[in-house]
Amino acid sequence: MSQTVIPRLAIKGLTKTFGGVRALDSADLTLLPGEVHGLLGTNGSGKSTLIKVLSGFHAPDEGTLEIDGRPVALPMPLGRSEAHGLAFVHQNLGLLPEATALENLIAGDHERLNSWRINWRAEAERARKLFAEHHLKLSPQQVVADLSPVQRAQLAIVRAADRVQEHRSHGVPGILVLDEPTPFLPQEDVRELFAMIRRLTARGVSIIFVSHDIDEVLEVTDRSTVLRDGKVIGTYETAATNRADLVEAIVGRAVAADRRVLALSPAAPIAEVRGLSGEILKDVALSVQPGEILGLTGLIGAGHDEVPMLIAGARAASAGQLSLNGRTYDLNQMAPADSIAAGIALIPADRQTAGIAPDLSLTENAVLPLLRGSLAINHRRNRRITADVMRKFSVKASSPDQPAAELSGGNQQKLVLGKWLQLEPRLVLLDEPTQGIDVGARQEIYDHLLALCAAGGAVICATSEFEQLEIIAHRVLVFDRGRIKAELKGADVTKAAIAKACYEVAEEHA
Ligand SMILES: Nc1ncnc2c1ncn2[C@@H]1O[C@H](COP(=O)(O)OP(=O)(O)OP(=O)(O)O)[C@@H](O)[C@H]1O
Repeated sequence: MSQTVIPRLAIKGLTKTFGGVRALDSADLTLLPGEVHGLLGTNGSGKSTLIKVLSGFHAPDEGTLEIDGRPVALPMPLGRSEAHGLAFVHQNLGLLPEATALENLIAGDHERLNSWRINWRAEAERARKLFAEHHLKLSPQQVVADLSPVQRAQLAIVRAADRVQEHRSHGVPGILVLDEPTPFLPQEDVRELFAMIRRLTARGVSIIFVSHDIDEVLEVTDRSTVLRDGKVIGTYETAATNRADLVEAIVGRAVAADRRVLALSPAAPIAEVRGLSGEILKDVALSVQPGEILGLTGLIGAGHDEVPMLIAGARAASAGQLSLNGRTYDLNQMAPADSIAAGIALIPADRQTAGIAPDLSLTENAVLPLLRGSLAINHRRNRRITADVMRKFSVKASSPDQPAAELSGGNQQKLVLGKWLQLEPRLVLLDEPTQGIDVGARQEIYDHLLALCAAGGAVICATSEFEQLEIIAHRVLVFDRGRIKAELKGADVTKAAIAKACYEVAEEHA
């Protein structure tokens, strides 16, 4: 790095405490012009806190910020960050699903909304040019709910980039903060998104990229800063580092990503599903035996992610039967309470709306599945249960009374897993279980699943993360348009083979 380069953004000595928790501890970060800078760290290491200081959501206790060599006063007043050329794309993208791409572009754009009248025709023309400039194949009139997931992510990024275009800030390109923009996106779509990111950086835009996906970080970033317990462990040039070194910096120890499946001898199934149909699924049959981890995967819209919801009765199937422990259940009648009573646990993908009760404390969340109609509160028992869940699942929080909403995203996910797995279910249904979970904690989750299988339980895991399946799955079913199109077993369960099966089935329809 040349000594004369003025960083786009320089954070020095940033400290932020919440009660007794030091979320950021004298953290420094320097973002260079036109670079993609990874922001990495375990769950609860302080990434979101740093970003929220930049957006003005949190006031730091200490620390300074410079943008283009000029000091910027902290706390950043809410809504001011845009004027400093900063724009944010959060994981939920912040788009209005029922509105058009054009309406989304304009919503929240104070410069436009403050003019006395919106000239929709001119705005549509401007949007068309903007989309073309960013290679985004989209009409301004398309409704967001009808867009593919990658188009939505691209629209959110283009909107953010547009807000901080050169002419709007100080005549310099903007700074984009992308907070885990790629979960659930299949590889091909991630590539498309990365191409967009590279076109932006070629124009001088600087990007902070928050991610738990080390392969993606190695592919798209120029440098990365690793946080642990709020402290900066180091800043690494991507070209001079590798996966193992980054993982070690993040977790503090080496983490192997080797296949870890348990030996399995032939046995009768523990659960059998027949004739399962849902919104996408059509007449699917599958079974899983005790001790087995069965992976379900496919591209977006393939239907694999419907399976856990339908088996657990979280959504009604249009048809289908489940046989479990010698009993048969009609899946179009199955209610969540029936499936819990049958020894099934569902860990849904959408933890914010389906996994945790955000306003309840960690303790209340942990004991919820154990209530079973009893209203008597046994505080001592509840404290013990919560302490167990927190210890076994490494849930990091300042106290068991902390509202679940205040936990970091990954810690919320660990809480959801802990609260259900403590019931020692016979069949665990998972949908994207490691979303937002750091590389170290992933291994701990695998340990829990393997222990459950060793005790005779079984796991059905729907995910678009092929690597996770390579590590833990005995068998993988690849879905396409609601049907099972391929099955991979044993040594054939590799990341490459799963990707090949997914894209081959998709190409058959192209
Ligand atoms: N509003 C809050 N009140 C209390 N504690 C908080 C609050 N926000 C964050 N924390 C705590 O600060 C620490 C850092 O959390 P932060 O959300 O920054 O982590 P993160 O690195 O983004 O994690 P993840 O990868 O899980 O999203 C955690 O211990 C978290 O519980």
